[in-house]
Amino acid sequence: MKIALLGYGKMGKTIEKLAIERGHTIVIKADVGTAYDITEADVAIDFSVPQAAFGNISNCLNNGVPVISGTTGWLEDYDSAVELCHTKKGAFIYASNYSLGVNIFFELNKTLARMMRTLTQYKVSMEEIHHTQKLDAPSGTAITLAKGIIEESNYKNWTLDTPKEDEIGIVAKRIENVPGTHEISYTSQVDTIDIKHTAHSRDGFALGAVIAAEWIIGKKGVFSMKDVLNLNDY
Ligand SMILES: NC(=O)C1=CN([C@@H]2O[C@H](COP(=O)(O)OP(=O)(O)OC[C@H]3O[C@@H](n4cnc5c(N)ncnc54)[C@H](OP(=O)(O)O)[C@@H]3O)[C@@H](O)[C@H]2O)C=CC1
Ligand SMILES: O=C(O)C1=N[C@H](C(=O)O)C[C@H](O)C1
Repeated sequence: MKIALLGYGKMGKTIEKLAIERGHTIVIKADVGTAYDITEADVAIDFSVPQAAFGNISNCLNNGVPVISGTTGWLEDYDSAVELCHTKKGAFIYASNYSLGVNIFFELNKTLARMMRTLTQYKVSMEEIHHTQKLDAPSGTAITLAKGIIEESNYKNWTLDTPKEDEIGIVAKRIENVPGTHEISYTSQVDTIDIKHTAHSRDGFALGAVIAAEWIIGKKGVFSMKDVLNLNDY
């Protein structure tokens, strides 16, 4: 498979290593200002920056190239990307987190939220920790986790400020070299229930993105990592 890497930073380079190990060829490595012809690729993998993601995705869809995006912080344009994908009969996946572990954690989070729904003595909170170069806060993963809780509970929103009664408070910490840690806590007066995912490196994110790129070839539509990993039955 010929892969275009749109964004050749920390993730782009990790994906390159794993993609080559799996027998693929990298035909485009694009950073800001790189000129390239996207039609040289069978599939594109975008891990760039929030202001570039929608342009990169649109370019792929307009040229019939399936696209996997892991860039976070651009979701105000997500619905437009979905519409463009349908109009162009293309193929597109966005996931805030491509690792198998986090996608299992997303399901665990929703199951726990469902169990806690009527237990109003518990208040939920979330903490995410990432490296100091991260541009967005809270992380895309934290936003997906918060949306999962909102789907299954009476919480209405998330906030980085002091939370109101119906809000999930998220604390975003930035610490040197942390690949990504997410913890959800339900605290009552007598105890606390914590669930936590800790990434030990970027390899899990990168492997998930390459698996998604392999999976999407020959498909048409907008998909998620639940489709790729076959987690729809949980
Ligand atoms: N979904 C997931 O599983 C994961 C998502 N992420 C997300 O992926 C994104 C990238 O993360 P990371 O690799 O750590 O970040 P980096 O800052 O290391 O890399 C981003 C790269 O994008 C490049 N870039 C800037 N503008 C463009 C453009 N117009 N087209 C193509 N590339 C461009 C930058 O180039 P330059 O330096 O020249 O500006 C840089 O090399 C972030 O949004 C992050 O949150 C990260 C890990 C996992
Ligand atoms: O920027 C990162 O590094 C990461 N970003 C993603 C996010 O915003 O959730 C995924 C992962 O946590 C690493």
